Amino acid sequence: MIELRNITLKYGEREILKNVSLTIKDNTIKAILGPSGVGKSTILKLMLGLIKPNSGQVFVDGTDITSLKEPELYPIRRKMGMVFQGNALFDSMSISENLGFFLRENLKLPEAEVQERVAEQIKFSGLEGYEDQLPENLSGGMRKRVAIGRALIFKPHMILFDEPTAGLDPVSSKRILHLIRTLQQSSNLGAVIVTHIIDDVFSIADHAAVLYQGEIIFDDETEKLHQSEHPFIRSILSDKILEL
Ligand SMILES: Nc1ncnc2c1ncn2[C@@H]1O[C@H](COP(=O)(O)OP(=O)(O)OP(=O)(O)O)[C@@H](O)[C@H]1O
Repeated sequence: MIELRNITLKYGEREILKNVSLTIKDNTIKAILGPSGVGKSTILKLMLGLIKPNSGQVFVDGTDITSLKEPELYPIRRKMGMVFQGNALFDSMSISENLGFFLRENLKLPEAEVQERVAEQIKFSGLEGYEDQLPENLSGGMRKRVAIGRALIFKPHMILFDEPTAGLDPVSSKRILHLIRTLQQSSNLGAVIVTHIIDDVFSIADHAAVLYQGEIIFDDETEKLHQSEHPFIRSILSDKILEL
């Protein structure tokens, strides 16, 4: 479980998050919805301990990570798989090498186990036949599936997605959302999805939080968004546009 408790975060003088509290339970998919630049990626960075809040605390499975030093954060980060918006694949490595990289470099697992875990992810992500290709030879949707496979390879409890369908065509988007749902159900994973695409929230998230002008203005079951009377939520439900 991840909990943000009364988080305030500033970049310079600009207050990005104002007293934000959020909980992400295991075994559920929670979307964090908000317009571009509102601070969604910042929330993911806080969860990973990549940045520290000005005030408030972040708990991961009950441990307050805000006061932890960098080496103490490594085991915490390993509980969470991160899928970056741009995938962050290594361009000069094959798909198999990308998948196995952190197992070899960080965990120093025996080669046989690396190969076994890579093969498992290749199969799960539907990438059979592409093991030796470079990322540039794959479609956007396939690259996203490699990034998901790489995040899963540590067998995390929770997986964090930054705009998982941004830039993908509708068919690839649907496939990625289906993959996220399948892995959450088959592995009992918790998932956090930050997005500005409201249709994705309704198609996949059990719970949703809406971030607007630095504050959480909604945090409940996704379907309850329809009952919200907040003007911003009413406008995104009618226009489906999150730019302001
Ligand atoms: N290191 C930084 N220093 C200063 N400002 C930053 C920094 N990182 C992000 N910002 C600013 O903070 C705001 C929130 O950024 P963040 O990336 O969290 O937004 P976002 O909701 O994920 O938006 P997007 O979907 O466009 O990435 C933005 O205005 C951004 O320009």
